[in-house]
Amino acid sequence: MVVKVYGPHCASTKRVLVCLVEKEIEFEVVPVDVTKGEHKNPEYLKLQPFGVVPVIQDGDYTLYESRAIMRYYAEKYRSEGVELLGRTAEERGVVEQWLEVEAHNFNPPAYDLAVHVLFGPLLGITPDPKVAEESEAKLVKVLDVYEKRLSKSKYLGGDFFSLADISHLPFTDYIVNKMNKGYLIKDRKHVSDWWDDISSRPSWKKVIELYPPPI
Ligand SMILES: N[C@@H](CCC(=O)N[C@@H](CS(=O)(=O)O)C(=O)NCC(=O)O)C(=O)O
Repeated sequence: MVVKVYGPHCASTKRVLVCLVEKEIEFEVVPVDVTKGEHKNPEYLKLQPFGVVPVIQDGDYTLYESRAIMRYYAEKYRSEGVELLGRTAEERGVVEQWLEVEAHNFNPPAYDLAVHVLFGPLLGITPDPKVAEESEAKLVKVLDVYEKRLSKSKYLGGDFFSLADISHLPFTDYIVNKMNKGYLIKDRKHVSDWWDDISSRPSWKKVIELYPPPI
């Protein structure tokens, strides 16, 4: 059974798609046009009651929350494709730590910045420059911590590429390539080297080429 991934053009969905490509798992996509509110229609809400993308259907197994979906496939297909969870419990712990850091420290300001600089109007949200400014200030503090971590470790989880790195790809791409705020990444040497490394992976290049963002 080929897994169906809903909402491929959106940022959070790209975490899932990159994970599937790295694990060499076959998938098909189901477009969901968030600019037309397709993620809020009754049929979609039956799959994802919070009305956001992504959600996956793998036979009669349905799952939402991009990071949970990544963990599921990284675990289920551990012996296939690239190892994305670390090789020991200790390595797994550090990968999980940086997945949580991404979800709770990086993503909230990065998402708010994207909404108030880039795609808010597509979602019916009026951009607020003050929120954008506050979000950028929060990101500066977060990225200073990343700079210290990446001065000691090639990747966030350790000396290996992992889910923790994948999780950062979509919104860091927005920061660097869509919001004209690349200085947030490029002005930090180790963060910049890390970004250059992970964004040059064939899996990311394939996903961003096949499913460009709606803006
Ligand atoms: N925690 C969720 C967040 C999903 C999410 O916010 N998706 C956005 C798209 S994107 O910002 O990730 O590109 C969405 O559906 N937004 C539509 C809306 O908020 O109405 C996950 O990681 O899956």
